[in-house]
Amino acid sequence: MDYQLLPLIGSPRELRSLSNDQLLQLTDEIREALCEVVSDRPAHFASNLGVVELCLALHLVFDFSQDRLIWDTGHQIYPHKLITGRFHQFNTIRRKGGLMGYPNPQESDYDLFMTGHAGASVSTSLGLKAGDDLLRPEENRKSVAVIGDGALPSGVVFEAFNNAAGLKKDMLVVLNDNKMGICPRVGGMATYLDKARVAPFYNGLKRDVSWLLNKVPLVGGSAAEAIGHFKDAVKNFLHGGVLFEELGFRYMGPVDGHDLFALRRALEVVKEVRGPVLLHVFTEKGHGFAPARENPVKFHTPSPFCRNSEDGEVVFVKKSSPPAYTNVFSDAIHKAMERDPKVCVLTAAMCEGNNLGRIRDDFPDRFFDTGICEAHAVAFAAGMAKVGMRPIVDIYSTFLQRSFDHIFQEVSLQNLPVVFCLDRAGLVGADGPTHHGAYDNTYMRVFPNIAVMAPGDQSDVEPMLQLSLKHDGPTSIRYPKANAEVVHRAVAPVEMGKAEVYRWGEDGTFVAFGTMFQTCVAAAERLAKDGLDVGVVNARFLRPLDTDVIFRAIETGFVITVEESTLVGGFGSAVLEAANDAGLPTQAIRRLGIPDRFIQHGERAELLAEVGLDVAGLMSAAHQLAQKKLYVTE
Ligand SMILES: Cc1ncc(C[n+]2csc(CCOP(=O)(O)OP(=O)(O)O)c2C)c(N)n1
Ligand SMILES: CC(=O)[C@@H](O)[C@H](O)COP(=O)(O)O
Ligand SMILES: [Mg+2]
Repeated sequence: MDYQLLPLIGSPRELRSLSNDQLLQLTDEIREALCEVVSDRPAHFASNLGVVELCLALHLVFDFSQDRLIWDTGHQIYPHKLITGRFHQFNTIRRKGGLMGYPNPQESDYDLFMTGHAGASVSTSLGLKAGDDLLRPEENRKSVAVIGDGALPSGVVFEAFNNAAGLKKDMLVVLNDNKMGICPRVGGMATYLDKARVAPFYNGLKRDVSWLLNKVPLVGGSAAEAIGHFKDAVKNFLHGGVLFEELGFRYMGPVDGHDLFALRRALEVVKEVRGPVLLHVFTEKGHGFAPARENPVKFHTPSPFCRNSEDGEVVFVKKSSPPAYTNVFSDAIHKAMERDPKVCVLTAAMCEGNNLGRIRDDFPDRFFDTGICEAHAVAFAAGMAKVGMRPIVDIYSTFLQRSFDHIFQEVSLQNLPVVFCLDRAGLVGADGPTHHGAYDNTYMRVFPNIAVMAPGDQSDVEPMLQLSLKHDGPTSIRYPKANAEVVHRAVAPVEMGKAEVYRWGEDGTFVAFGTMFQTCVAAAERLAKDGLDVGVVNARFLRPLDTDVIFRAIETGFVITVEESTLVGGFGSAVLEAANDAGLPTQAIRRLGIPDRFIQHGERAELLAEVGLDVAGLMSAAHQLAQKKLYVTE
């Protein structure tokens, strides 16, 4: 496309010199820029299409070089990037070294926090406001959080509402209500917001801004009409904001989120209001691109596609590959649910990502979507386990971090048989540091009672899940965002706390925890050609650790532990601790894993190579250790 306006928008201030027609043209150019990028690589799409007008309206009304803006989660940040000086780099988004797919303060002062996890926006906005009021009260900086209806039910949001109402801070929460999370939203809040859809416009601000109301016509007509609607709403007690008003917020809405000028007027009104305000905006996920509007689930993060200019259809560019671990797990869970009516599965709004659609349809009574409420999901699973169910919490490693204390208190301390299936454990690729599942080896191994496992390959998955579902206590199984490969061998049975010896070598041993097993086997094969005989162990368990096998490995010369997780306190650390506790020498033990820094975004393979978790990295570590001959058996 020949972009006429976008290249000229170096900062949001320049929006103010555009005519209304030009602003509308800009919405088209932004949507075209989104289509171009997303047709070329997987990226967040439908959510971004839906906030184009909202983004422009916010930047027209506020000055976010001074005022504060937080986009909850951050996956809908692309239009904001395009108008805050990043249009010319936009085609690098989600590529290594390029723009991040989430807010990134290193890219722009307009991005305040690097985020990617849902739910913290109201808290951070409130904190920004409270801090600004203390440090620079004369500037009266505004604070705005934009939160989606999917993120809204996160518990922390209500903690922030409660706090904001108590503090009576001037802050604005914009509720971007598109009836969707990644999948259609669920739960009581979803029902409540559905009701608000049929409620009339309500302006809970009229006490403060009646003068402004008389000047600024609001959505759907004049101030008089709005007040008329208000009376009706009160009469029927039906307006969509009762809940928020009861919580201590002023409520205004709903406003059509694709009517740029109505949005601008509404924001001009709420900008002047004292105390916490919620502006309810209706948007459409995928707005402006028919295939995404019709199927926002598929177009949340679509695979690369071509646009067929003749009929407007899209054609996905597909690559054939072995099944992803996600699919192998969802099949194994499905089988377990067929076998045992006590097995149930929980997801925190990631039905699509965890590929649980078939389970949801086949076992609707035993499928629980909690919404984006990971902490609740874990405590909820504990309750089910307590009364005899066998709950599986199917969750991304990075999002389970939200539940840390519930893993401790409700699960581990009670020794309840909850199974955690930790998807996306390891480097996830283009989502980057907010989403890498880099910490679960560390945070799962600290609590007593939990058996911490990782399949070496696809063959380990089903037996590991079966073992977990029979185990009398909590278990966790981690697996990466990767194709599920098979390491050809006579697979040893999966037994609690037992490693599988793939083969012993004369010079040293790779001990892999998880799917790095395959990389270790490949590296050992290549090392053999260099004259080094390195064995491979598929550890399978981090806790309990198979010390018999590990200590035997130490005797082979050197041990290289390999894990796709942080080196801080992970599998390698467990091996070092065990060896040291047993009085064994540790100087010939090397740990490979994710270094103690945040890994940026890029292709998964690029990132694995960057941190030395590829065949070349493993070989280099083995050669170094072999040369040093650090371990002397006599
Ligand atoms: C803590 C956490 N859990 C899960 C996710 C995965 N996730 C990303 S976007 C999303 C849906 C968000 O819905 P909503 O806030 O309504 O935004 P929309 O995509 O509809 O614009 C989910 C579940 C996440 N980013 N953070
Ligand atoms: C914004 C967000 O958190 C999700 O959309 C995430 O990007 C999904 O990751 P996958 O693409 O790995 O399912
Ligand atoms: Mg939504």
